[in-house]
Amino acid sequence: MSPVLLTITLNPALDLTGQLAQLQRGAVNVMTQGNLHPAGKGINVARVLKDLGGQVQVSGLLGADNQGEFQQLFAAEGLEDHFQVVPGATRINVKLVEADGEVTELNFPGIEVDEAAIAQLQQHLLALAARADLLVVAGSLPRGLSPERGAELLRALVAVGKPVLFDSSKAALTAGLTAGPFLVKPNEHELAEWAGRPLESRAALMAAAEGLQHKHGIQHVVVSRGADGVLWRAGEQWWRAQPPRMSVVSTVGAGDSMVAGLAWGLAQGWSIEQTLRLASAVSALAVTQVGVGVKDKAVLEAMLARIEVEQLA
Ligand SMILES: Nc1ncnc2c1ncn2[C@@H]1O[C@H](COP(=O)(O)OP(=O)(O)OP(=O)(O)O)[C@@H](O)[C@H]1O
Ligand SMILES: O=P(O)(O)OC[C@@]1(O)O[C@H](CO)[C@@H](O)[C@@H]1O
Repeated sequence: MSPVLLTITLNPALDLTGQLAQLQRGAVNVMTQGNLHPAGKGINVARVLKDLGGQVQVSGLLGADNQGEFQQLFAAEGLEDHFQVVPGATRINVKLVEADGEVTELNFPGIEVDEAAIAQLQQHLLALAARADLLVVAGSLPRGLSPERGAELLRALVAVGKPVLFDSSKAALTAGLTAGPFLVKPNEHELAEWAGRPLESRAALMAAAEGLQHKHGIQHVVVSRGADGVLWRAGEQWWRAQPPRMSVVSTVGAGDSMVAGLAWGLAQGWSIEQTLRLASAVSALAVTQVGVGVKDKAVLEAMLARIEVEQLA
């Protein structure tokens, strides 16, 4: 039986991705291509998990005014919809991709919730978590949900006893870490922000990740480094993976694809090596497209063979 995977997106987004030669600040910029699709970190993770073969439930908060676009995606992709609908519209996030691969992201604040909605969501999520095998909590928090309240919600989910994978940033990340999730995936900049100092070498990143692990009792700390691959502190071990050089269309969603690969491998009880290879392969493929997903298994197989994975001494 395939494990039941629950992804939670508290602040989803419609991603409006535009491509252009070079962004000119303060000028009229004419896009060469555009794409609008339902997204947000946990939803992106869910799409990849579904393509990998999972039984996937999606939950979190959705604005009533534009929920239809999300529901169409969930139906089309076979994602079990457990979102709680709240008044207002889910935000639109703008991603401007230049010809050299540089991405400028304009992420908006999104829906606003009150404590009654948060308390109702918490009960709903606890019931879903009890029936799931693994949880992914990913992305920022909507207005009205403070980092401290977000951490309280995460703590309640961790207490259910299922592995919780957590991916967030800024104050929501710092507060969420205190809940002691099973795995966190900061990118190198998020880790440096948490550490409060620049982390300019592999040794510095490793020291900070170990500091984070010990401070919060977190078993797995996965530090993603864009084209430079990933460092994974797994218990007392260190692993590293390097993807091949890719031709980049958009890097948006690469981190989410990595989280999906990690979730899939861990839910299947795979080794660190096998899990890391898959997570690196799906994330490397993510940069070759707008949006996420692994529709072509042959392409994934070929990419798996091109990922360098090693355990560090
Ligand atoms: N240019 C690239 N070439 C190959 N692989 C890449 C590239 N960029 C990202 N990846 C893969 O994706 C993983 C996650 O990327 P990154 O560290 O940028 O995550 P992130 O900042 O969380 O991403 P996101 O933009 O989705 O928030 C990397 O560890 C790597 O495996
Ligand atoms: O504001 P958050 O929740 O941190 O990030 C939201 C977001 O940038 O994350 C995804 C890519 O990782 C996008 O689909 C989405 O727009």
